[in-house]
Amino acid sequence: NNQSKLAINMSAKQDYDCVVIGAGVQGSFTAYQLAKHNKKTLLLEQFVLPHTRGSSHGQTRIIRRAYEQDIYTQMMGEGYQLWAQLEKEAGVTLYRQTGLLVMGPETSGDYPLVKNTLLKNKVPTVILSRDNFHQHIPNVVLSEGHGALLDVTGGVLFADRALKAVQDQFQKLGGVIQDNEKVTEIKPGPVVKVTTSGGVYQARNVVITAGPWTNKLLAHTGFQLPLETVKINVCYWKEKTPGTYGVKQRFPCFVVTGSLESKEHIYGLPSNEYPDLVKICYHIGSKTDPDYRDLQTDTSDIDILKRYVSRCIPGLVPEPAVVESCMYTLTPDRHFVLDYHPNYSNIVIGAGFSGHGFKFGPVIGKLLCELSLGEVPSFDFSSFKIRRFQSHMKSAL
Ligand SMILES: Cc1cc2nc3c(=O)[nH]c(=O)nc-3n(C[C@H](O)[C@H](O)[C@H](O)COP(=O)(O)OP(=O)(O)OC[C@H]3O[C@@H](n4cnc5c(N)ncnc54)[C@H](O)[C@@H]3O)c2cc1C
Ligand SMILES: O=C(O)[C@@H]1CCCCN1
Repeated sequence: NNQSKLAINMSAKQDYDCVVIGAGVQGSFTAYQLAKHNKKTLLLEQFVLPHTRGSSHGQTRIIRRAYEQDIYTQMMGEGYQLWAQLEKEAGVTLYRQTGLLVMGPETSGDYPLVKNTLLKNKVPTVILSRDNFHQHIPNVVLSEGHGALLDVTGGVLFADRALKAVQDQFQKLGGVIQDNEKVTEIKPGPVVKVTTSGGVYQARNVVITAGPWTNKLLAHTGFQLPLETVKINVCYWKEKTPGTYGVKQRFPCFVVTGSLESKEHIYGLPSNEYPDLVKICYHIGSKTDPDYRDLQTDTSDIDILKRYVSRCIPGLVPEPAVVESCMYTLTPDRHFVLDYHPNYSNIVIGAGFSGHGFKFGPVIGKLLCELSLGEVPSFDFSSFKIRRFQSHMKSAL
């Protein structure tokens, strides 16, 4: 009798309206939104939280409205509001406005597209001329033929702090986080059975937000997306004179856009997290398996960065002082995947954030929640649907 009571308790404890797999930025915001909608929600994470083995760790990320495509600029309109809402609810500062400096070949590649999107969407923008560039941005050399502008709304998001804030809010709303529990099996059906290293859970709805591990999880459902995981060397460069490129000195975040001729794709954030160290990275990484990330030891990106730093950021020592690791999960077109599983409408997938998804966390969480609840999404997500990959897709079985 006692045993059957225990069994009933166990099964009651393990039934949820929704199970979200992966507690990175996207899963955490999705779970938070589901809990806000009074859904009994479980957020599963394979590692002990917080951890540094996925894509959402580290102290800072860029937030911006400067994009080549309208859709992202427009999504960030709501994005800023939702970040501010979380700041208010959690009583913490998550965003610091620094502006985002965009530099790149003036008439080719992404720079003219970004400029056009900002102006068209009436985002506060300052176009810098070659003559006044130095006055606004001392200690940076604008490359020959490059244009420069400031997306005034750009800035820094405090990433680790944001993750903790959203997970705390989720728990305050009654949500359950089980970390150190790796999902080892997903059995689709009207009620989905999710098996982990720690137990078995059942839910009417599942959301998969597993970052670089997405295809490993989707394999349990007989489906694969065209995703590639790459490792990024996160490099920090020492200021020759402390404070030259500091967040307190209002040095902006910056992006160097590429073109067919110049493949620079470099970005940076002002010194902030580590005293006197400026984060500057290369946007293109080398293929890796997320379970063996540290075995990827390609450092050709660091050579490109060294050359760039010595040429264009003369106030930094052109040798990284700290190198950390992070991963991108790339789609072929670098746009996100936000959609239903093609074979199971009660499984929703959020993946392929292609190295630019953090700032959208609150918006993506809202959309994945809406999809999971079967509600009409609050923005047009047609650009993010899986069917655009028809020719790339293959069955996992
Ligand atoms: C170096 C770098 C710089 C970046 N800069 C910016 C930036 O400036 N601005 C910006 O907006 N974005 C930026 N990004 C991108 C952004 O950080 C990512 O798009 C975002 O963090 C992706 O979040 P995610 O939740 O999809 O993935 P993740 O954070 O990887 O989360 C997935 C989670 O799922 C868990 N998981 C996987 N498999 C299982 C399983 N079987 N069972 C249980 N749990 C599982 C993982 O452990 C992980 O915690 C950057 C990324 C990197 C790497
Ligand atoms: O998402 C971002 O804003 C940055 C831009 C530069 C590359 C890394 N991601």
